[in-house]
Amino acid sequence: MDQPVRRIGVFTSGGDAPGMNAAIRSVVRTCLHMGIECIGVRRGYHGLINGDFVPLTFESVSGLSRRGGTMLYSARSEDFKAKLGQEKAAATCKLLGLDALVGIGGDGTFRGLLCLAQQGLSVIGIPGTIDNDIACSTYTIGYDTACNTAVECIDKLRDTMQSHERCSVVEVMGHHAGHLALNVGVACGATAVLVPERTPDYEQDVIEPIRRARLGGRTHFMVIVAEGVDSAYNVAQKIKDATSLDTRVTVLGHVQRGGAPTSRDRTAATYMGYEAVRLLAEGKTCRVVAMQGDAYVDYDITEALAMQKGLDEQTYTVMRALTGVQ
Ligand SMILES: Nc1ncnc2c1ncn2[C@@H]1O[C@H](COP(=O)(O)OP(=O)(O)OP(=O)(O)O)[C@@H](O)[C@H]1O
Ligand SMILES: O=P(O)(O)OC[C@H]1O[C@](O)(CO)[C@@H](O)[C@@H]1O
Ligand SMILES: [Mg+2]
Repeated sequence: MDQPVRRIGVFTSGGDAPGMNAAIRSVVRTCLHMGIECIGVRRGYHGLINGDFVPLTFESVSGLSRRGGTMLYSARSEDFKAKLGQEKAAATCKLLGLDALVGIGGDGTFRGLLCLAQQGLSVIGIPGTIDNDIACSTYTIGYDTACNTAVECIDKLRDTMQSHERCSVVEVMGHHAGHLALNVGVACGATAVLVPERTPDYEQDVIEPIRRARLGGRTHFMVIVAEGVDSAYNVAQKIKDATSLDTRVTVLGHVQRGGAPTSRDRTAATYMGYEAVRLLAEGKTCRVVAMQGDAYVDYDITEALAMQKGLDEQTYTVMRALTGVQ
């Protein structure tokens, strides 16, 4: 970018995630600190196409860090996937005089940013998704809060499963990834955990751990299923057929996307918002802000999207050891 950035747009897109508000606040305040004007685009790419915007001030983002959801609303826009939608979005940016855009979302949102870059805009992505499925980043905004919410719910389920000596099958989100399920399973001491990255062997991965736990004296069981593996109802039926246990299914669903962000999410969001504006101010474009360990780094969006993220092997090994799976 030859000209200094004077006015940028910020938006949230895809599934919302706790901490998105903190990221918006950070982008706005960093912009103002650097002498850049910041416009909020509402409803993700849908709002870009339709010119749905709100000017953001220092005061308008006050108190936002602790709030769940996203004050800019989020959306999934099919229209934007077509060239016409992208051209309309670029026209909105031209009309509003936006030099650059910061998009907070997941991999789909980053693919959208690349399309806008092809329309001549400067773009930066901030990873915000409870799925933690952005390969270039060890962490995505919202993941910690979602893990904590799921663990809290499962702890409550465990109480009633214990009283009634039942087997609970809990489906957690994560789209095609098992990070959330694996971490939650370890944290709540699950009997078994199923993740999409490993094709399940039901006998070895679920039925045998239940049998071993029963032989050890346990009379209630907790099985965690990532939504990307199988329906929790199918898994529960398999368990019932093999063991005759009284099973109950809980699909945690969108509760995992709500709630006030944890300290970790507020902090990550705040740093990432700052980094995004710093990159733009330095004339950079087509970058994703990312975390590697405790460090904040950035990657080219195309390279970032080509990277693959596997499960954390250490966590998977620990899970297998603690559930007794060989
Ligand atoms: N290949 C693509 N080209 C252009 N735009 C895209 C593409 N993929 C996704 N988008 C846009 O980005 C939006 C958000 O993408 P998506 O629904 O995949 O969520 P995400 O950003 O990956 O977040 P999450 O997975 O956490 O819900 C889509 O609704 C669409 O408007
Ligand atoms: O909000 P929607 O469109 O039902 O999407 C649900 C999906 O979004 C996520 O919550 C975030 O990507 C996934 O875990 C889940 O599969
Ligand atoms: Mg995604």
